[in-house]
Amino acid sequence: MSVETSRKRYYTICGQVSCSDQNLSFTSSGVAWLQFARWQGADWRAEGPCRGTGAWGVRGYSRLVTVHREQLVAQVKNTQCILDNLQRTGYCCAEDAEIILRSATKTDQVRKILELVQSKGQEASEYLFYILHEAQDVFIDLRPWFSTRANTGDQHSTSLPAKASVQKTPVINTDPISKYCNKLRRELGQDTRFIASYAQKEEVPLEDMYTDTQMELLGERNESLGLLQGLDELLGQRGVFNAHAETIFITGDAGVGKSILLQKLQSLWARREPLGVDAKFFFKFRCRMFAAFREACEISLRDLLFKHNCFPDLDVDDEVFGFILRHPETVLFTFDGYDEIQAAFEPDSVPEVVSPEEKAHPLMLLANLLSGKLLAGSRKVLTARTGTEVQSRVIRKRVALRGFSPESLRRYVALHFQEREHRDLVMEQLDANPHLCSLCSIPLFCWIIFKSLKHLRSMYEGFELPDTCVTFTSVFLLLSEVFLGHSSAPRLLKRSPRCPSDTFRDGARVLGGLAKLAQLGMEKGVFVFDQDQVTSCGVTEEDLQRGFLRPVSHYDRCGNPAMFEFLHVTLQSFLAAFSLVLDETVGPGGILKFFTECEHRKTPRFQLCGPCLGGSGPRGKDPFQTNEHLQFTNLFLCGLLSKSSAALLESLVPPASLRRKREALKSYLARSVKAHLRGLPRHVTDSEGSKVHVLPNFLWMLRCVFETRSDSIARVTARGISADYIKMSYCNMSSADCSALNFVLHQHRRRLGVDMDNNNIGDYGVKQLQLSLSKMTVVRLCVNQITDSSVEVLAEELVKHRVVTVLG
Ligand SMILES: Nc1ncnc2c1ncn2[C@@H]1O[C@H](COP(=O)(O)OP(=O)(O)OP(=O)(O)O)[C@@H](O)[C@H]1O
Repeated sequence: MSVETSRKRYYTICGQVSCSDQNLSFTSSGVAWLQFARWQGADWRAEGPCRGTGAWGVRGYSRLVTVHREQLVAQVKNTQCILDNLQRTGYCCAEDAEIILRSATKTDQVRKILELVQSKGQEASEYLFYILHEAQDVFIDLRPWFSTRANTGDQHSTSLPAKASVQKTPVINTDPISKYCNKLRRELGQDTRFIASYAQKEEVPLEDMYTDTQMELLGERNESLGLLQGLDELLGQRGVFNAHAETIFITGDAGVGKSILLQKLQSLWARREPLGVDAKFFFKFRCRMFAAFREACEISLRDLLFKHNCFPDLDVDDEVFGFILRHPETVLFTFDGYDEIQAAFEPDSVPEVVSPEEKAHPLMLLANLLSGKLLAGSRKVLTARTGTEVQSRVIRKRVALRGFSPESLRRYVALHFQEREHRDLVMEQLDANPHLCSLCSIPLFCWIIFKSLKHLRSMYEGFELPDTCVTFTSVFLLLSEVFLGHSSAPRLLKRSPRCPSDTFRDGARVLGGLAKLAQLGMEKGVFVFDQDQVTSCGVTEEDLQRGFLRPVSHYDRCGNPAMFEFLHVTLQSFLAAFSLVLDETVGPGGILKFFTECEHRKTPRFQLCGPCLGGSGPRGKDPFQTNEHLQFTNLFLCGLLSKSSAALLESLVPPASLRRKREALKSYLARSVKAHLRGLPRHVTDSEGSKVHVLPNFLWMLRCVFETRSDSIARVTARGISADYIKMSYCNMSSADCSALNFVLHQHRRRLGVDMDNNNIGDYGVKQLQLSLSKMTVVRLCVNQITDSSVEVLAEELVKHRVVTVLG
């Protein structure tokens, strides 16, 4: 029913309405109030309002107080808001309020309030109901009662005198819960205004740069259910496969935008924009915080929410926490980066924390929150890198982030390059280079590339991105060059020509310090550093301004000193690899420490969490097993020790040392690639010959080989794929991985079938595979975000070579 219709109907029913149309402002809650008022008005024989005279006896609203006294006493939890409003409107005085508040229990206070309003008359009683109705957030327990009354009201409605005087006196919400919600919104609004990973000096508002990324809905068995159309669908019902579970699980590769997506959700909530769910409280956490506590540390749920998130001011009666416990469904949590603490979870022997008062290690609280054992009914959104396992029974629905679509990438280019001339130039370069587009479909890499391009173009005449293959390492080298080139005095003249070796040599001390810090962190699994750790690595106050590190807010509100983290974990991985190359005390064997660490199962730090979580299964002795920050370090090591980085590195490290380290890496890679490929499951079929089914970590191997840019290692790898058919479905292969596959297949002598179903190859990936299509007898590319433009590429190539017998 529209507001206008209900307003008319109200006038028809209540013939005696005395106020004018203009005097009443009808909100939707106002209409609900009228329905309620109409219901109760059946018994109201009004003779004229008289504020505070007590002339109404026990009829109408006064009678309602008597009849529903028990319910009101039980369900009204906040007395301060009622007294504040009664006092403001003159229905009670300060002394009345003081006497009422002196009663020891809340229920006694409510009883006294009921007596007071009854003694003041009909209008005071009506105003009491008006407060209870209008301050919906405060008296949430009464909502069902109000709606029942309003519904039954249709049958009983008779005449109701206008009580415009009551409605004209607005209700002011003074309760601690609403104040806390406002504080939460305010803080979250402030925290989410800028994109967090930008250096302090160049904060960019989220709203200026946020660009939609592709969100793919996955089923229980990770099968694709199509793309989500918007953020409101993320928290909605679509794709829920386990209605009993409460956690929405979002996965995605490093830098694909998981944290930014959560930041966008938080920012929408802070601005009261629709989210697809009704959440009164929003608590955001980063998972790494939970592992940062000492092993013996124990805290309660209350501390977790209030001390480590947002503190409720002036809540003497602990109403906020009480409300949260009574209405967990009004709470939304986001936990970002579960992959960073996964190693700390041991699937077995986990004590349960079901009491909100019980103290436990924060990791244990997290596990119990996610599984719904603690604060059952609350909603949770958990993010993690692709490949992180969480048992299906705690997952409500699954979403995989797939990065920028080609259209989003265009929008992002336009946001970065406001000048048309620059924009067109960048688009031209992207259109000509599908591998660059693949890297740019990952927002983090896109940001680094665009930032470096902008900066270096402002410094050097005619700077262009390299035409030849851009690797992950070259992207991070560009970023480091930009940061190391940051100087306090702006350059007036463009320096020409550009010489990266000079920039790195000038910045060798800074780089050395930061690289050491990164490596120490990597060795201990530490991503957040205190001032002492930073200083002990020789990183000065001035170095902190360069952009590699940023201060971490929010970790500690108890006056503890500032903490720092690297701009992104992948940057820490890159610098850790740099440290292994730079440090002459690390011998050729020593550079392999993270490869070997990946080979061995890590002992969890805490043997306490997650009967519900974990589920990653036993880890073998494969150096390409998932452990992403270490995998990235290995990948960057391959890139830094590649021939293409030699010229730059030789300005920092003695060439002989570099050569020894390169040889050690190459022989290790050749050995372990062979072992890895030998260990893959294979079987022989009549139709397709011998078939090998690769595992997702096969991609890490391909990426490392690609990063070395070494033909000899690519040859060893190609020889190792001795099968006729290679099955790479469900490996989370991205478009950038197609360049790596291409690099290896280039060295493959024989033809083979390649099944790449159910990955994230996209149109950019297909373009990169173009060169290898002449070697493929079977090409399977189902469920890969491929559009008609790829079909054209495929058709052209297949007609040209005529070797494909099966196209999926
Ligand atoms: N939707 C987006 N719009 C614009 N920029 C984005 C978007 N998503 C990510 N970015 C850029 O990429 C950077 C990295 O994103 P983010 O930290 O969210 O990645 P992530 O998936 O959480 O990575 P990780 O798994 O490594 O923590 C951001 O700091 C931002 O610059």
